[in-house]
Amino acid sequence: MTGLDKVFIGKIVNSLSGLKVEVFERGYVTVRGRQIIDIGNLADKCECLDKKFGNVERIQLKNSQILIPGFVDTHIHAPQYPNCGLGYDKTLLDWLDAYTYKLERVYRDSKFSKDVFDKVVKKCLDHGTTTACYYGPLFNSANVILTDSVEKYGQRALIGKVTMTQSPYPDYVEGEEEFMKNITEFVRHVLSRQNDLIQPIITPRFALSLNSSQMRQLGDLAESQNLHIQTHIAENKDEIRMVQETYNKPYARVYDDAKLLTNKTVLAHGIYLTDEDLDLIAERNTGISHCPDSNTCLKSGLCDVKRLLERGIKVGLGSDVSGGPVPSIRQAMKSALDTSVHLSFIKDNYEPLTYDQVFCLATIGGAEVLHMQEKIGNFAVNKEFDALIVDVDVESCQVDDVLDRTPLEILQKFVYCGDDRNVVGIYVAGRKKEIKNVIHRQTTDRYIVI
Ligand SMILES: O=c1[nH]c(=O)c2nc[nH]c2[nH]1
Ligand SMILES: [Zn+2]
Repeated sequence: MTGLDKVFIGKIVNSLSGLKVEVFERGYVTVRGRQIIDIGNLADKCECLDKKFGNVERIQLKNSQILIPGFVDTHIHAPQYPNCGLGYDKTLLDWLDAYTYKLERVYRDSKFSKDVFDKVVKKCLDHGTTTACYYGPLFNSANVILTDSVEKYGQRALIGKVTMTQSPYPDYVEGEEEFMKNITEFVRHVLSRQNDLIQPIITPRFALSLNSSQMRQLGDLAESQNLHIQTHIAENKDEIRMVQETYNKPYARVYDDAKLLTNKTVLAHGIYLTDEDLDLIAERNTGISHCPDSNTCLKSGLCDVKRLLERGIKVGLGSDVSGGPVPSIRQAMKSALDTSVHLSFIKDNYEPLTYDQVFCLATIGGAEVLHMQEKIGNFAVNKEFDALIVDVDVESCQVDDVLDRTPLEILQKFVYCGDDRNVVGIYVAGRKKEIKNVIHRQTTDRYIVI
């Protein structure tokens, strides 16, 4: 092993594809530069660490800590961050008109853009999102500022300048002649940075923001450069009715006819997809971003994730700020569990999602949805080390425990009782992010209940 290696030793919870979780009570992950080179369990308590790891830098976790893969937020609107918590007395289409477009128009102002984007990227990382799939605003200049913020804080991200030629605000749309020029330039800009943590993503807002020929031009651009794509689908009943009236075909077909359904496409929401839509989405190997907070706040509905999973569709979690109130995938895990429990009240013989399943959706599931599963999403040899250290024994946090806990118990407490204060270590591509003040406390006495 080289001097650049480091090894994390302690309790580890890992996610595997197939919604399975792997637990290491006395585990280790060895990292060289950006990459994971080994993962396993120490043989026994007496195993000599000096002999096993030599003089490699050792990061020994406390008993109250676990090491987990970094979270993937598959759907977040960076420019909507100042609106978190606002307007949830409205439903989607009224909320877009009254709150969302009105705010997003302001990103012509570069100082405002920088202030907001620095805040949202930092907060998102603080909550443990090592990879984010951002919707940006309309204006190229503001998207460049968003890209600056992501680069400054070292987050892994897909950045999508939103494309829309229709909205109720005449000063918040692009013209027929300019929308392709704008997106082509932005894609070129992001690629020219040659930062392999950051990629552009083609972002038609939704089927009511563009016509079919414009969506097809975006589909052609994505195809010609093998780009990622994101959009919204089947979120709200009024939206679905309008899409049907406008296009007179199934919602997924509208996108597929524009070449927008690929294995690198993320569809946000998908609450009301029909069986026919799901067949097409599964055939294209397109992923769905489940956004349970936003689905509740905007009263859109209950998304049945198990129905999607049973059809073999890739599913990840999205905070959907500001349809959702916090840029937190921990919160999305809790809300995904809540939604699933609510579904079990109204569906016969419905088994709600488990902790293990939502943890997988938050990590490896998100990576699959973003088509990054070869690089990130869990701890596996040769993948990049994106990771979090979660601690349930930090000063003034909601988890105030006195018992000795297993790795899975720590994870469960974090999901239900934790917040960003419990995320005490954040690593992207092997590098520690020094972005937050963690107030550690003297380790409290731990008791064991038998
Ligand atoms: O939750 C949502 N947020 C948005 O900004 C949006 N735009 C179209 N459809 C949308 N749904
Ligand atoms: Zn959204």
